[in-house]
Amino acid sequence: MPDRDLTELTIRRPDDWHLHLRDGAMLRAVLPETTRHFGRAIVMPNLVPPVVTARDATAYRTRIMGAMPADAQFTPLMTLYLTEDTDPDDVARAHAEGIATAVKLYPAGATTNSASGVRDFDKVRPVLDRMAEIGMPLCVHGEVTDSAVDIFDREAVFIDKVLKPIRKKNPDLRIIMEHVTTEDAVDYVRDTPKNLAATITTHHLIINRNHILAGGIRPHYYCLPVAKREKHRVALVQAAVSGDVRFFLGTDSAPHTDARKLQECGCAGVFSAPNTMSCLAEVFDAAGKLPKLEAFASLNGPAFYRLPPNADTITLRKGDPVTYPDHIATDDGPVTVFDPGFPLHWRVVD
Ligand SMILES: NC(=O)N[C@@H](CC(=O)O)C(=O)O
Ligand SMILES: [Zn+2]
Ligand SMILES: [Zn+2]
Repeated sequence: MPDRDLTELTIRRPDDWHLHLRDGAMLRAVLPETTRHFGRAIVMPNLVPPVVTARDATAYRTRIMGAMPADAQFTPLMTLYLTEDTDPDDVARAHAEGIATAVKLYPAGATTNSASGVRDFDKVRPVLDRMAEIGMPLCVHGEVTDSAVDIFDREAVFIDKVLKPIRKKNPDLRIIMEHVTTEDAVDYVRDTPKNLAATITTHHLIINRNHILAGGIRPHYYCLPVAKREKHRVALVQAAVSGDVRFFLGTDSAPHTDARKLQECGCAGVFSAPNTMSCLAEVFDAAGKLPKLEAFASLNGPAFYRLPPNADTITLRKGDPVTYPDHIATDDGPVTVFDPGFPLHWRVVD
């Protein structure tokens, strides 16, 4: 029987295996929201221009360290943005020297700032081969970009048309399918015993497509991959709370100013860094699976990335509803915080 009376939970400090920190004023504003609870994060490289080379990653890491709150004990894990011109030697050097932890594959045009992504997957074959050789993981935005494919089907089609062929040609390549949103992806990852894992976001455990579209359009819930129907959300929750080592947290916290979200063509991204741990505890508690939160948020990710879990812990306590700001201020304008749509009773205590 799950322990429904649990009101306190101590877990290893969590990590975020998929995070957008941006740059400049936005970086300074959002970084403390992640360093407050998280030990490490895989930092996405989709800046403009993107973080492509070892040299770019070193410079970006320096800017992140320069924005770090004074008391933070946080390690950014850098990624390189895979382009058709990426040099395998540069990638291998970045990995060997600890500059980059993973490489990120964006199909060209799939999401925010992905114009420099890959069109012809054969062109990046030498990079992928080298990564398999050295054991460097590939993070994948798993959606096809073909305008003829319905946006709600783009993840499932990606699995068949792109991911399976890549895995067939290169079974030794270690791949993380980022921000999975479908039962299809959950099943595929679950049925694959080796070299494949998936991250799941906080918001995809909570919203389905009705939250975006029913009773009015809610731009702050619009992200990519777009949230799917309820049965898919349920499959994601089951995967997350299962303890299966192949599923772990990647918040995909992706801040955009309200001005950029609330326009005629609003951009994709949900900003969940400030309240993610409270949201997750609520989801795991509702499922009667609180003890599995540690595997999802703190253990499975490091295991796949072949890193030790964080040495210290955080404690969550259940009580009166938590208050959190509905937006944070940045020098570029306000950024709205993810609204789970229900009260949060779990808070991280010191
Ligand atoms: N998830 C999103 O909706 N947006 C991300 C890009 C991404 O992770 O695909 C962003 O950079 O804003
Ligand atoms: Zn993505
Ligand atoms: Zn992302």
